[in-house]
Amino acid sequence: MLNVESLTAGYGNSQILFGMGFEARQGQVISLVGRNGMGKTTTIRTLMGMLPARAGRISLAGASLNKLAPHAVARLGVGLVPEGRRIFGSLTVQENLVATAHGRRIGDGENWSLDRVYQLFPRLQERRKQSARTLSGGEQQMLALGRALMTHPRVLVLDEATEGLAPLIRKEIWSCLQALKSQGLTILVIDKNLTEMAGLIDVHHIVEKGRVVWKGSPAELASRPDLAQRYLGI
Ligand SMILES: Nc1ncnc2c1ncn2[C@@H]1O[C@H](COP(=O)(O)OP(=O)(O)OP(=O)(O)O)[C@@H](O)[C@H]1O
Repeated sequence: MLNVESLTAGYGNSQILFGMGFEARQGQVISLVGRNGMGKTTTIRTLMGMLPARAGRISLAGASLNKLAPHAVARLGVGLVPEGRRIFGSLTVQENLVATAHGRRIGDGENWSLDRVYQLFPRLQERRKQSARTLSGGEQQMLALGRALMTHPRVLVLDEATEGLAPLIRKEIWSCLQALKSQGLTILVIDKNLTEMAGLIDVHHIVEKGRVVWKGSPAELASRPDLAQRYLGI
């Protein structure tokens, strides 16, 4: 479904990605994990067309995403829940959800509607007329997720979606992602909570200095404390 191969990118003179590569097959949930500053967010920015790829290939269901602008990448079916959420604080919950909605689904993306998002997050429905800035951190994160779903994604990308949230709220986010997975959605997660996401992830990818240095299942990673110590600082 999503293929990233030999990707090189950076900012000005500083190269950050050195041959980044991974694959998420249809319905899989994969992760990028690694210490701060290793290039995970830069990978997402390049994938979304916010930063140009200097070399390498990015494709979604066989279609190249290289050189596409962010709105075109979103239109093709990559739904981003960005680091820091980036919701519109002065708009209501419902206005946030419809602001980025696409009129129709693309390719084999699932169709999402306000009703379906509210079914997944009843709390957003209760607060649909409130301005988004009055939501709790967890509710804002749900809103960011709902907003990404309103673009009918074929692949959902979450950059640090549970950062700064209380354990109970994190649990809610994980179980929501589990529900989306069981509906067949392909998901790419960047997160630090390895233990919490173990039941969700099919393949972990450890990122070190702009490329993947190891990949495997949560069980394989759990059996390699040396990897966690060397690359994750755990
Ligand atoms: N706009 C920018 N201009 C210059 N350098 C940047 C910019 N954004 C990020 N960097 C640098 O790129 C490197 C990789 O950052 P990136 O955010 O991709 O890492 P990360 O693995 O996502 O880590 P984190 O968890 O801290 O976000 C870091 O050294 C960072 O300082």
